[in-house]
Amino acid sequence: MTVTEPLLEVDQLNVGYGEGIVISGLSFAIEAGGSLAVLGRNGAGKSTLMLALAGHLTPRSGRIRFRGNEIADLAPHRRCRLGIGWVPQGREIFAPLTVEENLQIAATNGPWTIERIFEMFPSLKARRTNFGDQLSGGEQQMLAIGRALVTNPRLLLLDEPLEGLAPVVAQDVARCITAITETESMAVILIEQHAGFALRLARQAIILERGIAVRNGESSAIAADRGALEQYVGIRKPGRAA
Ligand SMILES: Nc1ncnc2c1ncn2[C@@H]1O[C@H](COP(=O)(O)OP(=O)(O)OP(=O)(O)O)[C@@H](O)[C@H]1O
Repeated sequence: MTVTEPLLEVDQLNVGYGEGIVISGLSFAIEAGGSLAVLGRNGAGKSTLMLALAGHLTPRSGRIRFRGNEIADLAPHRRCRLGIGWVPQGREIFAPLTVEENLQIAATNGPWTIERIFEMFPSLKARRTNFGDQLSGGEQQMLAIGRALVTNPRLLLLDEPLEGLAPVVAQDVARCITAITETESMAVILIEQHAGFALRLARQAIILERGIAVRNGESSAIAADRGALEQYVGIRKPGRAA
């Protein structure tokens, strides 16, 4: 029997800032094409985990293996080249560049082309010559997602993609993220305050509480664990999609 290695394997990860530890002893794995929701209250350590996976924070200890490579000490651009696409919480669009230029500087050969991003987000196409700081919050989020997709990643990291969006725009972005995860073979890790959306989207889920995984398993089991959602995520019942 052939045992296939997971796409991403995180083992006993410890991450912090200065002297303080934020993520403690975190371990999980994702298969190619898998999906993971990371839930938890504000300050639980969700973004810190994403920063460590994307390469913007070096772990204090522990292993991060991606496609067979140990990447814990690898710079962000080298992780990107290996196939990790990152949609940061603040979107971090390049303001002096146009929509098209933001995509062009990230684009690599592969199924995700700039034209395909424009098909998925027609409003971006209409604004292809607008500068990054001339876009609405929703358009910036679409551009941040598009910019990560045109790197043709094997793993897409999405840090609160619906945050701060008007409900109708959030629905649009949520629909596109759902379509991407359903039709593509790329794996996704999603941080989202909209726990209902995250749990429906992802097959696996982790709940973080002060940097420790207090739940780690199938999303369906975690969605049914109302006690844990109330205690650690602060919701009485999973809401519908944003
Ligand atoms: N640059 C930093 N320097 C020092 N401490 C930080 C820094 N960024 C975050 N922290 C601390 O790390 C802890 C986890 O923060 P993090 O942003 O990872 O949480 P989160 O779960 O993503 O929360 P939120 O939903 O509010 O973004 C918090 O106590 C926060 O104050």
